[in-house]
Amino acid sequence: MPRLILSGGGTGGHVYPALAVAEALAERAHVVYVGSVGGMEERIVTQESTLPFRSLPAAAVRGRGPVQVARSLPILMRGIGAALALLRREQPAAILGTGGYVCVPLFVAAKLRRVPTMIYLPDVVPGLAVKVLSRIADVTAVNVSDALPRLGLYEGHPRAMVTGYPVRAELFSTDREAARAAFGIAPDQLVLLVYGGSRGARSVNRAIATLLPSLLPLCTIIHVCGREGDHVWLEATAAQLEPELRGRYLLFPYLAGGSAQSMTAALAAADVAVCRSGASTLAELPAVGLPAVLVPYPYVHQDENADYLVQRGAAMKVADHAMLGDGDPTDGPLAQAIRTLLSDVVMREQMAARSRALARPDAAQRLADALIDLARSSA
Ligand SMILES: CC(=O)N[C@H]1[C@@H](OP(=O)(O)OP(=O)(O)OC[C@H]2O[C@@H](n3ccc(=O)[nH]c3=O)[C@H](O)[C@@H]2O)O[C@H](CO)[C@@H](O)[C@@H]1O
Repeated sequence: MPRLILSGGGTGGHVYPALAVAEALAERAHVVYVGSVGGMEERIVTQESTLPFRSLPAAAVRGRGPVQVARSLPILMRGIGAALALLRREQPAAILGTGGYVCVPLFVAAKLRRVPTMIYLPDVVPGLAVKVLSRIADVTAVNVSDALPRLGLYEGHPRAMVTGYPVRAELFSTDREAARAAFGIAPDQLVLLVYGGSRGARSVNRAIATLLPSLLPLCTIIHVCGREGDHVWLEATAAQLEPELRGRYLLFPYLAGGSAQSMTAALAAADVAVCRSGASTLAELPAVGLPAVLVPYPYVHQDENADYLVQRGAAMKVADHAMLGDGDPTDGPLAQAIRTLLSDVVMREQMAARSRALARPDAAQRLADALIDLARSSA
């Protein structure tokens, strides 16, 4: 069995795709996960998988000015030194990176030791780290072909692959009724799932808090608010609701994999989602055919992810600054979009079907196969 390294970090969006590939590699390879010291990946990998976790120091290079680069250089050099030692110990036959700064020292060390590498880009628009890594890597795999020209590549290029986004296999098999039962939700209830990516989204949390009294008479809400402290004030807001409405509001800071109340179960239980448009939404919403109102995070390239789904009739989009509108928030763009989807079953079913058509259930397997091929090429 080949020894392989999977690596990605910083946010959940760089970790879960790697775990889906690890699942597809089961029994075919010995896999080790490499993340940064104290990063979000350490908690997710150690708590939600059985993969051995190894850490590296990784500098986030913010800005391109000479001062920022100079400040990051010593940490990068230390990271490369640690990565060289790690490669000597682990002797991997190939490496897959799913993004985040931790991949930079690892890929540089891999280049020096001639270990073949593959970088995976889940988003439509690449960030700085992926652009750099794509130049170092032997293979660049992307979720959607629209991303290739932004990396100076094209479909059919010998170093490029379009694979789709690897999601946990259970997303394609989770039973809706069982998922609802896990949250104590009756089969006939309409369910709205609200989440803001792996870290939560404060502006979405605030908007939903404002709309709770007008939305809860229409549906049960599963609200995953993130671990950044919003849970406390949202609990206090919910405590002011009438008891009947309070009972329909299910609030969680985070839904970890492996438990009955997981993100997978929440996605399977829902009729409509309100969420950011991180790369995972390009695949997780289609996997379960979940109609969504997307609210892109304004400071990264989430608009392009949202547009990909909106242009294909699989979602609606509301701008972050426009969620509540200028007048009565219960008549604002977000409330209107949610009400439309909750009340119009035909529109919901059409959107669900268009979303499902975008699913790529073989993505994890394709990446796993490509990584095994890459490992063989170095043998
Ligand atoms: C603010 C920011 O920079 N966001 C970026 C980050 O988002 P982020 O880390 O939020 O990434 P995604 O939205 O792509 O993925 C989040 C993942 O976390 C899972 N999940 C989330 C909440 C929870 O309680 N439990 C759980 O399991 C989701 O099911 C999903 O699999 O990385 C993505 C992938 O490069 C980018 O597209 C986003 O633009």
